[in-house]
Amino acid sequence: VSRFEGVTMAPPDPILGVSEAFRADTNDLKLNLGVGAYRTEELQPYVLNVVKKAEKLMLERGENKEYLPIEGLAAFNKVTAELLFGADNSVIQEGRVATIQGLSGTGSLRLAAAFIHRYFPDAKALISSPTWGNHKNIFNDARVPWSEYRYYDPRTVGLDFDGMVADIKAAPDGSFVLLHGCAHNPTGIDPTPEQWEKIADVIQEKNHIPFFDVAYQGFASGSLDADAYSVRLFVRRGFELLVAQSYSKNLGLYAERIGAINVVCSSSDAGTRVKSQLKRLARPMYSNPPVHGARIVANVVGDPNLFNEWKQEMELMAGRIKNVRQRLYENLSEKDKSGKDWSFVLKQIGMFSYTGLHKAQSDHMTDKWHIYMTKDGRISLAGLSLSKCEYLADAIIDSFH
Ligand SMILES: Cc1[nH+]cc(COP(=O)(O)O)c(/C=N/[C@@H](CC(=O)O)C(=O)O)c1O
Repeated sequence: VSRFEGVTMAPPDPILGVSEAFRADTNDLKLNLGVGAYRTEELQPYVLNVVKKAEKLMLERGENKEYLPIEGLAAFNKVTAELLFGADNSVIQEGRVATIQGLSGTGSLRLAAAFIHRYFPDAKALISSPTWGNHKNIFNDARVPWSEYRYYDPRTVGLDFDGMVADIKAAPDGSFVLLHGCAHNPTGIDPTPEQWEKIADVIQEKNHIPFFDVAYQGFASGSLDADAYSVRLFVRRGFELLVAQSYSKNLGLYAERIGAINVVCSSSDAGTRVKSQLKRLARPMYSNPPVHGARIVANVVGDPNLFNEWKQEMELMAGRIKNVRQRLYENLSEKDKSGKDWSFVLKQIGMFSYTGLHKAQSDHMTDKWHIYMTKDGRISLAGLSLSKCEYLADAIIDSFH
C-alpha cells in the first residue's frame, strides 16, 4: 500500500504563492506587487554594484569552500552586530552579544524560536496584528504558542497604539514581544520615538523580552542608523533582547540566505552560554550556514569605499520607492472622485503600501488587471515603476466599483 497517497495538497504560501501565480500569467500587462523584492524602474531584479565589486574581489582572492563553524563566518558576525548596534555600543565593547549567522531572516527567526521553545517552554510570543505572513508559521513549527497584539487601526489607517499597549500589558509576564525594527510589514506604519519609549515602558513593567525582526535596516529610510533607532533605544534602556537580521532587501542578497540572530545578554559569560546553546540547536537543523553571502557582507562593510557606496545605493533604492509612492498618490488623488483620503500612501514607509483593499478587491485586481498582490491588501511598491503607477491607480479605483 502506498504510504504517500494520503498526503494532502498544501495551500499556496500567502506571499510566495502570489509569485507562482504571477509567473503562470502570460498577459503582457501583468504586474507582480506581491513579494517584497526590489525591482528597478524597468521592473528588473537589481544586483547592487557593491555586491558585484565584492564578488570580483573574492574571485580574484580565490577562496576555499571549507565548512564554516556552526556559528558562521566570524568576520560577518562581527560586522553584522556592529551595523545593528553601532560599533561603539557598550554591548559590543563588553562582549554581551551572542551572534549566530542564520539562514537569512527566516532562518534566524526560526533558530531563535527553537531556542525559546527549549529554554522558555512556558513562554508565549506576542505578534502584531497584522504581521509578516511567515511569522505565525515559524512559531507554530517551533511549537511556540503565540497571541496577537492590536497594531493596525483601519479607521485611522494608522497605529492602534492604545490597543497595542493594552494587549502587551495584558499578556502573561515574560512573554517574547515580536517587534518590527523598522518598516512594519505589511502596514508600513512605525511607532514614533515617543511611542517606542512607552512600548519599552510596558515591556519593562511586564518583564517581557523584546524580540526584534530587522529585515529592512537602511532600506526603509535610506539610513542604517535611523532604521536601527528602535533596537538601539531598547539596548540603551538595558533590556536583554533578541534581534533577527536579514540582508535580503538592503543588500539585495535574497537568494544567498544571509542574516543573523543576535542575543543581547546581561553578561558576556551569559552570552557565551547562550551562543553555545544556539549552536547546539543549529547543528542538527542545518549544521552550518552558507559562506558566499557572509563574505559579501564582510567585504562590503569591511571596505570603507564599498561601505559608502552601499549606503548610496540604499538611498537610491529607498528614494525610488518614495518617488513611486508620490506618483501613485497623485494618480489616485486625481482620478478618484469619491473623496477618499489617499494620504496614507505617503505616510507609510518601507517597501509596502497597506491599501485596506479586501480580498475580493485584490482578486478583482488580478483577474481583470493582472495585478498580483497579497490577499491582505498589501502591495509591494518595490515592484512598481513610475510608468505603471497610473495603471495601478486605475485598477485600484476600479476595484471599488
Ligand atoms: C518582516 C520580515 N522578516 C523577515 C523576512 C524574511 O526574509 P529573508 O529573505 O528570509 O531574510 C521578511 C521577508 N519578507 C518578504 C519576502 C518573504 O515573504 O519571504 C515579503 O514580505 O514579501 C520580512 O518582511
